[in-house]
Amino acid sequence: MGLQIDNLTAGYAGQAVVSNLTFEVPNGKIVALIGLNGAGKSTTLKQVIGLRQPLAGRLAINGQQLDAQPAAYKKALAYIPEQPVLYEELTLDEHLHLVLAAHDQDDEAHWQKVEELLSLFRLEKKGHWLPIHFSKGMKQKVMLVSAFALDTDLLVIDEPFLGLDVLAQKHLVQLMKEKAAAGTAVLLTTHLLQQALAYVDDFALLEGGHLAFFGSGDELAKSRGLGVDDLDDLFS
Ligand SMILES: Nc1ncnc2c1ncn2[C@@H]1O[C@H](COP(=O)(O)OP(=O)(O)OP(=O)(O)O)[C@@H](O)[C@H]1O
Repeated sequence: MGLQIDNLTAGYAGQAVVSNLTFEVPNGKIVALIGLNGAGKSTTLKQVIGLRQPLAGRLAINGQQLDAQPAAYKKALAYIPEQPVLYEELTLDEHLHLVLAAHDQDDEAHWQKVEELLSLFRLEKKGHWLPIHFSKGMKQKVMLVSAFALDTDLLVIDEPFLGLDVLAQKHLVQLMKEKAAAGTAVLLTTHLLQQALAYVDDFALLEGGHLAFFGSGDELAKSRGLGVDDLDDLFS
């Protein structure tokens, strides 16, 4: 099952930005939501994480409907925003404990996972630091650590590679693949189409607020008369 987006219409002040969006992110699959600036990718993600009320349509994670079971739905997902959000007055360790606790996962096994991820991103000695001491990339890594330490049915990532160094980008691709292999549904937005071919199962293309294409990178390239090595030319 995974994430089901069913006839979703969403926007601002009653005005639709995306209309009648229907697609699925099955368990164990990675789907990239793509489109030009302003196409409605972030708007769609804000709906998927339950931050805003849809104008119409339904969302469900493994059968749990957002409108019927909002608390259970939100606990079933982890979200990495485009701009890191940290509590200014909490140390890194306190922040991570809080995120785990919000998902009822603040236990030894999950803390061990946190420590592995901190070490992977070279943050293992920074547990007592406050956000003011972190660079932008380090803040983004904190977001990655907290989301990847959680066990959730769905992982949602807005522009995952922004601000990350090359090594961290490599680790992130590996982590996404591992999450999917463990059965998590992964939905992300990206502008880096060629790079996405290496880890994405399907692309959902938004054009003018509508789903213009859903399928593999090969199919997407073919549908636009491109070679698969020319996917970055999709919007040129
Ligand atoms: N808070 C808001 N209030 C009103 N309109 C908004 C708001 N946020 C986004 N929009 C509008 O909704 C449309 C879709 O924006 P959205 O941020 O979802 O696009 P996007 O595909 O994520 O773009 P980008 O690639 O630039 O991140 C745009 O026309 C934008 O101006």
